[in-house]
Amino acid sequence: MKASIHESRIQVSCMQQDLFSTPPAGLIKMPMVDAEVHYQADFLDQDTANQLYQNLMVNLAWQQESIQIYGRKVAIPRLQAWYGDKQTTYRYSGLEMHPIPWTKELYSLKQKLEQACDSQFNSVLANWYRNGQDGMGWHADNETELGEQPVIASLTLGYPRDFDFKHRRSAQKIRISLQNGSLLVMAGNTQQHWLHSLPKRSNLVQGRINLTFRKILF
Ligand SMILES: O=C(O)CCC(=O)C(=O)O
Ligand SMILES: [Fe+2]
Repeated sequence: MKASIHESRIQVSCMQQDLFSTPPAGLIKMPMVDAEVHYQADFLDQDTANQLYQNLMVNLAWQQESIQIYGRKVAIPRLQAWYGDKQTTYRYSGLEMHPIPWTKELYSLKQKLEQACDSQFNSVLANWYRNGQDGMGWHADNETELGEQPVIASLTLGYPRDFDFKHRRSAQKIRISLQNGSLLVMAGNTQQHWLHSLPKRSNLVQGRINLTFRKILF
């Protein structure tokens, strides 16, 4: 009996602290096991989000990357651009992305998000899903250069899209419809226990831009 009380104490003291000791007003913690995910539908007002969407669509250096799948080069179904501090090279699926220096808009968003998330970011991956044919398959943002418990702040601009989580062990699924101007924050052990994806939507003609602010460790 004593031993088990002792054990549970140890467990509690080893449990990971939440990102926020007092969660900022507006951010709602999702009821997910083994994860720390917060969401705010109206982080940016609609006008600001619409203007940013138009601005970034025209002004970011969008590229369609290809990745190797079973030795074949396949174009990924979305456009991407990687911005950030000088040394923040990012590698995934055989791709190596070198950052473009911050634009004024992206830098001021980074500062706003650092304040909202009580975290530091040194880079942002921008994804442009031109329509429902574009999407992103199941993955976790668990590259070693992000560290064990990365804080990832993800902004949505443009037409809402479903965003799915799947628990690695139980296969439990959770869907969030990410709204124009919304903020999704993934922290703690989320990447260790859950995968996420942006499913394609066959008849959707509207576009969405997603900005995922990250901290690359060296
Ligand atoms: O578009 C999204 O919301 C997801 C993007 C994402 O998962 C990623 O860039 O790693
Ligand atoms: Fe991701």
